[in-house]
Parts: sequence; C-alpha cells; structure tokens
Amino acid sequence: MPEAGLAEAFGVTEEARAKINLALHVTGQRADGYHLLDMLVTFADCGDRLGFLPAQVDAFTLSGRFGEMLAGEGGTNLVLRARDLLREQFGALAFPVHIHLQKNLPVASGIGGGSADAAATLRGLMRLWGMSLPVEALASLALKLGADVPMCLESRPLIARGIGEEIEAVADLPAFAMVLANPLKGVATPEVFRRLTTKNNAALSLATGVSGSAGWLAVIDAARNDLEPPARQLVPEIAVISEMLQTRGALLTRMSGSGATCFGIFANMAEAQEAAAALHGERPDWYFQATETVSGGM
Ligand SMILES: C[C@](O)(CO)[C@H](O)COP(=O)(O)OP(=O)(O)OC[C@H]1O[C@@H](n2ccc(N)nc2=O)[C@H](O)[C@@H]1O
Ligand SMILES: Nc1ncnc2c1ncn2[C@@H]1O[C@H](COP(=O)(O)OP(=O)(O)OP(=O)(O)O)[C@@H](O)[C@H]1O
Repeated sequence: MPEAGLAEAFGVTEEARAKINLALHVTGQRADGYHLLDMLVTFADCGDRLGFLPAQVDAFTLSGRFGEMLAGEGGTNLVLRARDLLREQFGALAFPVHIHLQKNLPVASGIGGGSADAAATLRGLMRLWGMSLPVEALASLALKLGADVPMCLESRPLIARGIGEEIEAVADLPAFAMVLANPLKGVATPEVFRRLTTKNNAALSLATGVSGSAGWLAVIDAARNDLEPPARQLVPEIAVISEMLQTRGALLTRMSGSGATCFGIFANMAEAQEAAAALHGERPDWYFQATETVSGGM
C-alpha cells in the first residue's frame, strides 16, 4: 500500500524507524544469560509503517517488500504480541482493531524491525484507544516484548545500557547521511551472542563536549560492535558488503545490532543516494537504502 493510501485508509498511522547501533560494546552477562551492553543508538528516517482502524473483530494485514515473509507467523508477530499485552492493561475499553503493517525493513537483520513495529503498535493503539500508561509502566511493558523495544519507543539518538532498558538521550548527536546494506540473509540474535568469546569488554568511552559531525564520527570510529566478529563467522557476506560500502565512498562502515545489516556513513545525502543506486546496480537481489538519521535536537 502506498504511503498516502495508508494515511487515507487508516485514521491513525505510525512510523517504525530502523534502529541503528552506531556502537555496541558487550560489557558483561547477567545471571539469566542476557548480555550487558553499552550502546550508542540512532534511528533512520526509513522504516516500516503501521495503520490502525477500529473494526468489528481484530484483523491484521501485511504489505511491503518483506510482508510476505511474515505472512505465515500468525500470533507470534510482535505487532500482535504488543496489541495483546497492551489490551491486558486496558480491558474492555480496548476495542477490536484492524492493524496494517507495511513491512519495508528486512526481517531478522539487526535494525530492530520487529522491535520498532512493536513500539509503534504501543504508540498507535494508545492513540486509537485514547488511553495512556505512566512512563515507567509503558517502558516495562515494552521490555517484555524485547530488549530493543524500550529504545524504539524513544526513536531518537540515545545511549542504552543494561540490556537496553537504561536509556539516556543524546541531544547533540547530529543527523548522518547513511546507506543501509543487507545481503538478505537473516541472522538469529541468540546464535550471535552464543558465539561471543569475550564478554567483559571495556565500556563505551564518550568524551564530554563532542560536537559536529567530524567530532562524532571520530568517537564512533574509536568504538566497535562486539557482535560483528561472531556475526561475520555466520554470514561471510557481511565482510563483502562492508567492503562494497567502503569502495563506494563511505567514511565509516559498521554492522548494526546482531547483523547482518551494515551501515555506511557518507559525507552528504547526494553521495549516499548515488552509492545506494550504484550498489543496487551491482547486487539487485540485496537490500540497499539511502537514509538520513534523525538528529538529537529533533
Ligand atoms: C543486539 C540488539 O539488537 C542490540 O540493540 C539487542 O540487544 C537485541 O534485542 P532484541 O532483538 O529485542 O532481543 P530479544 O528478543 O530481547 O532477545 C533475543 C535473544 O538474544 C539474546 N540476547 C539479547 C539481548 C541481550 N542483551 N543479550 C542476549 O543474550 C538472548 O539469547 C535472547 O533470548
Ligand atoms: N513485525 C515483525 N517484524 C520482523 N520480525 C518479526 C516481527 N514479528 C516477529 N518477528 C520475528 O522476530 C525475529 C527478529 O526480527 P527483527 O526483524 O526484529 O530482527 P532484528 O532486526 O535482528 O532485531 P534486533 O536488531 O532487535 O536484534 C524474526 O525472526 C521474525 O520472525
């Protein structure tokens, strides 16, 4: 469904922006097996889109380049899990709803598509149902849906610690011109964590007073994604696609989340768009998307 169509057909619409882990350090492990992380995160101005409409009975429909991939998953879709969890809070006042998901982001790709969809569902349904939850209650409900969901509720530049629930906004992170690149091989997050050999790495080092794109680029460049080496073992195409981004002029490339999506930061949007078009020409069967990330002062 085209964007205008979604807005016309559904009274309430929400964007589910792609989450980009600019840096991800694994700093420890909790007793329950979850890993402690220290992350610098931003969000792209591209993503999935959701529409919400009152209905006689609950309904869920899908469209978009990757919609088919989720068609057989029924009630396990994070959108429906988010709806059901929120409904438990509001009871009979949470009337039946038709939710439409335009799935534009690759699935299981390290840019938090499912988490962003779940967060957008929480936001959209609270608007449709005309209800809200206290901030802490909403954050803990989000965390039940996945470690990335609390930060996707924010969808602006932030530092996240713990397993992602300790969130601090980063007001001075600038927007970046970026290309997202994915070889369309899904990566199972637990498998990447399982392959980690070192779990007590140094925390992120963020000097105070960093400013401007060049300053932040240097900070990001000095950091890492500790999940990248184990993900590269699982998906050799990650090395290939990173090199393709560099060859097309990226100033910095890195993998996001547990992969396999890699991002390249470019000097400006014109260069990012040109690179994405050239990369698409090289590998039309892969995913390349030029995008501008949101700035902290949005
Ligand atoms: C890698 C990140 O994408 C970084 O933003 C997230 O930490 C993963 O977030 P997510 O996809 O929402 O992850 P969840 O659905 O909560 O967890 C999936 C699985 O990944 C592993 N997992 C996840 C997060 C974490 N901090 N430590 C882990 O070990 C666990 O085996 C967990 O069962
Ligand atoms: N709405 C949804 N969109 C994408 N995946 C979903 C959705 N609902 C359930 N899933 C399931 O969740 C799993 C993870 O998908 P998702 O796209 O969120 O991964 P990811 O981008 O690697 O996330 P993260 O960066 O948070 O690790 C997939 O295996 C998929 O089957």
